[in-house]
Amino acid sequence: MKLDTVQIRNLRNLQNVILKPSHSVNFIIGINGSGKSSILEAVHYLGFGRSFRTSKHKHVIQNQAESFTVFCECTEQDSNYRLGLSRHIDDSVNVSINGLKSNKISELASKLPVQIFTPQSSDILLGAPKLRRKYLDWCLFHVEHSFLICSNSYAKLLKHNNALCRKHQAGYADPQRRYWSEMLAKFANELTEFRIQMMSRLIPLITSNLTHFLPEFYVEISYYRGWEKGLSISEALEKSADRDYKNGFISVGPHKADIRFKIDGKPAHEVLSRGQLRMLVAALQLATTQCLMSYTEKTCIFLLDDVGAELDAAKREVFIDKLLESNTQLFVTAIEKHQLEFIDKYQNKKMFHVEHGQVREEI
Ligand SMILES: Nc1ncnc2c1ncn2[C@@H]1O[C@H](COP(=O)(O)OP(=O)(O)OP(=O)(O)O)[C@@H](O)[C@H]1O
Repeated sequence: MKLDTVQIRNLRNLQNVILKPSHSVNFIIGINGSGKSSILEAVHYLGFGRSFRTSKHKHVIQNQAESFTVFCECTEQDSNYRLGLSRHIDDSVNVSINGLKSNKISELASKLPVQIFTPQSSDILLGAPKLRRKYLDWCLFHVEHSFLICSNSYAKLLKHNNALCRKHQAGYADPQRRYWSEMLAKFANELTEFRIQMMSRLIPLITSNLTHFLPEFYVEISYYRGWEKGLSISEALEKSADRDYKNGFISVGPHKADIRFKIDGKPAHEVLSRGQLRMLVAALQLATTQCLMSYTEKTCIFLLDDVGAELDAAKREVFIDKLLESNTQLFVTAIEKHQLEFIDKYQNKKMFHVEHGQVREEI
């Protein structure tokens, strides 16, 4: 999907901004607090229904306003779409897709694959396994139509099984409990199958990207399913049943899965510098855009916030080059133009200057 027009109203310091971005690369320049990241935040809302900076939507609404709206016109293949989202001070949300109202953010998100890279993106490697599962599941959401149904079914069954664990009166051998455990195992297998298949697509892409981004290291990438090697999920559930009953929750399954990165047998985050970690994240995120391009008709919108932070000029350039090769529409923010001294070579770029929430396109 390529954005043709983006209109933002009452979002932080952006009162009424209209942007006609390039389908290729867009540079957004402005001093601290001018509103650059807020433009990315607006596009992020279209792709996720939420901010990448806060979970409190009302903090994003401009002071004294009742709601904010982000609207875009976009093109995929030869089809045009009009997509919009507004968030209100009472926390309600309105989504519109080609003029039809909906309250399903997933419908909007499925149209607009948005990826963001910020100075905080290294959290995917430093933070909890949940962040790495999210990374993988985002690709599956966009590539495999039936993935969302499978992952929602698993989540519901997990909740139900956890509730049964907490009800100590139903012992593990209880037929009702057995039935729900078998259902959980069925969806656990399906979900794991999806993820393993996606990992087998992503690993070669990530590894190839790393030859450009971190040529001095060999990073070993593996997927942990969420339960002991050599056991089926049913066996693992049975083995942990006594403990799970005591604790009141299911401790094995795809909700415990993780992606592991090792260098010389050590966790990658204990070996790499902060800048190198960011390059590993860059390789991961680039792989998702390449995966979308290879396995779907979709293309990504990529938001690169504060490109100068912790990436040297050569790395900035190679990252942008590679993203553009995967037919991504790119939005890059920087405080000063000199952080982007290599950009003259890009054809079809656009440059926007932001000052106090006003956006001016450089002609
Ligand atoms: N709810 C709000 N209403 C109005 N203005 C807001 C609101 N929330 C934040 N702001 C202001 O909007 C601006 C948003 O700045 P933003 O984070 O987009 O800046 P930036 O150009 O990315 O800066 P930096 O380079 O420092 O990251 C800031 O000046 C901030 O004080």
